[in-house]
Amino acid sequence: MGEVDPSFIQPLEHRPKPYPIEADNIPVIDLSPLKAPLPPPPDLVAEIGGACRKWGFFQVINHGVPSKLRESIESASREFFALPQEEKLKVGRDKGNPFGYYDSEHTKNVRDWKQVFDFAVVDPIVFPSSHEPDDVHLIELCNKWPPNRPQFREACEEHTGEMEKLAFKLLELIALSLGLPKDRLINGFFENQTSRVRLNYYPPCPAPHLALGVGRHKDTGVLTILAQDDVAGLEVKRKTDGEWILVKPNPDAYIVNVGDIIQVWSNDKYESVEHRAVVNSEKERLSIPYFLYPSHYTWIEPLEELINVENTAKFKAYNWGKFRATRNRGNFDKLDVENIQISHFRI
Ligand SMILES: O=C(O)CCC(=O)C(=O)O
Ligand SMILES: [Fe+2]
Repeated sequence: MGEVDPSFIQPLEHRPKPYPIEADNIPVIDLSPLKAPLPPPPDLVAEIGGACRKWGFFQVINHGVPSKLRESIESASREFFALPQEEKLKVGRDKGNPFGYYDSEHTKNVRDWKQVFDFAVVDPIVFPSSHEPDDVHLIELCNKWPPNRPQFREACEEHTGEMEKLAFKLLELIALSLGLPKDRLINGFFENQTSRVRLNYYPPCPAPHLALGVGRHKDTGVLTILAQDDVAGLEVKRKTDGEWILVKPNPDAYIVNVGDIIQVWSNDKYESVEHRAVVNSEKERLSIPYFLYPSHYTWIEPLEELINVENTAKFKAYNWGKFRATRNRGNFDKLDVENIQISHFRI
């Protein structure tokens, strides 16, 4: 096996296993009952609730997203990442703006073997100008689309529109599964949403036993919907035994996971689960997560309907915009301290 720069090398305990366990039991949920103009059937709601509780992850099929749109964003992404580095750097991310192309992201202070292109769903988004808690200044952040590539932008935007529709359908099901009215997790949170989409490109890696495409992490938002291509790589930490489980690619399925915000809203009922991406020495891999994020001024705290004297709030309220601004800073600089986590707000 070849060598990689030491910045990519994972500590021993976080290196991938040579023979990953491939799970066939990450729930695959059929959303076709949602096509009927009727309330969702209780067994579908129960299936979603069970998957959120047991895995924090599930896959959806018959989700209503046209496969043509998924194919278009995948091929547009491949074309983009195949451009010469100098072209990609024309839309490079910088300290002031987290959107665009970037190839040096660190997760848990180890460099990821990947290139990314990020864009906001609402353009421009309004965001705190700094992570400093007392700084009330806001800035507008604009997407950086590659010049003269209208098809790339169009493919990204069309697919994202479908992701948003699917995300709201899933939020209704999740609310119902928590015994809440179906719009409880939607109303009031997304008027100025800060959601974003990432195109993850993992080139073949000469040392896949030492490096990771994305190091272990939990997603910070409300929920994530991910399209992965036909090369396996996503691993989910199984709650029952802590084993890393490889999610087998299924071109008809999107992979959904609950993020930290649902963990806090549900007061730990639905945990946000750790996951990572492994790489391989032969094939490149592409994945496209859509991260559903609320408005920057949202205070995240356990929902009052879900707490009581026996089940008191397990988290203090935190401000979403400041949380994200702190996280973005950590992604850019290799920090010596642990990045901000919801555990820092645990009561
Ligand atoms: O590539 C993958 O399958 C996972 C990517 C991921 O977890 C992320 O970008 O947050
Ligand atoms: Fe993730």
